[in-house]
Amino acid sequence: MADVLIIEDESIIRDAVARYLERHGLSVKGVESLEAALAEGPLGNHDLILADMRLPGRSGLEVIAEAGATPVIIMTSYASIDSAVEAMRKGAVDYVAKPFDNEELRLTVERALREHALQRQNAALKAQVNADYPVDGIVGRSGPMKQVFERVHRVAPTDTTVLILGESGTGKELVARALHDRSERRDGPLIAVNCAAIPDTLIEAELFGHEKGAFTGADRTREGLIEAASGGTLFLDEIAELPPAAQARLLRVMQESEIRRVGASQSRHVDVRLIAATHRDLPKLVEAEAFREDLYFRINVMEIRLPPLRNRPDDIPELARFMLNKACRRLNRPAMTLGDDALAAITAHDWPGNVRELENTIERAVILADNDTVSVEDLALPGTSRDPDNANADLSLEEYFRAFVRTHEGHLTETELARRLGISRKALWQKRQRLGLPRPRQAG
Ligand SMILES: Nc1ncnc2c1ncn2[C@@H]1O[C@H](COP(=O)(O)OP(=O)(O)OP(=O)(O)O)[C@@H](O)[C@H]1O
Repeated sequence: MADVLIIEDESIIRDAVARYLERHGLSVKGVESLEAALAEGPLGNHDLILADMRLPGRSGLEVIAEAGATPVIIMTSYASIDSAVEAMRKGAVDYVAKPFDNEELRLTVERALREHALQRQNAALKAQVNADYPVDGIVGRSGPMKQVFERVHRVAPTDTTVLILGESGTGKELVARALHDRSERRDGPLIAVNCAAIPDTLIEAELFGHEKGAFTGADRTREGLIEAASGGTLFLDEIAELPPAAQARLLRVMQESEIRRVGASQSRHVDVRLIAATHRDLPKLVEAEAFREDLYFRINVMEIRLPPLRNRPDDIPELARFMLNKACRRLNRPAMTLGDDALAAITAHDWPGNVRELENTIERAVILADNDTVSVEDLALPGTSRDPDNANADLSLEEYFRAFVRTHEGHLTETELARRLGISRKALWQKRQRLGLPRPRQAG
């Protein structure tokens, strides 16, 4: 039974409210002042507090300050919106204006209790997830992952630029999100941009914004993604794919904390923390003059290296179970288990596409499985499938993709190529990574 504390100096109101709420199944205690309430113990011991805005010598606002996580509803005898607004600003969850309708009061109390219970449940779930996985839902207990978690803990609260390195699908974006969530900027936006997925011709306008008329088709002034991230974090995935002009602009933003939209004459102040990621060897690109050295030094302040799955086989069984639960939840299926043969095959497989590939394989297996145990056949892993035709079919699809891309990449844009293949630009880019078909770099 929820426990409600009423702090109200007018005994007639206090008793009437207490009796009414008790009749509706709540356990209620009434006191006449904040002092009397505190004499009984901390206010946080209660599930909800109903407090008068004007208490003897005190303000209801002091109750809010004492209540900690317990929700406070303010009762105000002047239906003056000012004091109610002030109370809400100070953290009251709601207010009721006296004289109030009993039914309305009850509904307000019940809603506040419900929301508080939900918040507590969420906090408990989050604590559970954090206890299971040291960093916000990132699975891994192997030595290399422990080092990653240690770095994340250390670096997240600072405002330092972070460079996340790792093969495709190793969890770079997940780490970027964890860094944001554990930083002072967590209430600000996190804007994630995959530089490889935006056509070169659009990337500057997308990132830096543009003025009306800056180029053909710019029919209005638009804020860019960097400005949208102001007050928060900008995650630039695949930063090595940024064309040279955008690299130069980004460097200026980082040096001066100022951004100039394409076509603008004035700069604007921006306050973003940059987290960058790439699967490429940046020093090599710097050597080949494909990536600016000064920008490399700017972004490489703190490095987090994500190990590929093949270097942490100990994590594979736990990751596989995690992905299985995730897929069942997403696909609305009752919980399933992994058969011993499936687990053995998963552990033995090489996973060139890392965790993303493991996740996709398991999701497909959940769809294909016809009972609640995923078998090795359901996984349809190349080389382990007991149906050789299946493996061949997969192979020929890949061969087709390879041939199509190689034949057309010279004369089609990436957007057009993706459209002709019936997939998104990001999917095309990911498939290129997986099959080792990097996009030819464009001149200039
Ligand atoms: N350690 C992990 N624990 C749980 N899930 C993970 C882990 N690593 C990756 N994942 C999941 O795998 C998928 C791919 O991860 P993510 O997008 O972060 O990889 P990435 O390195 O950014 O890939 P890319 O460079 O190809 O964009 C996501 O669904 C992510 O949630």
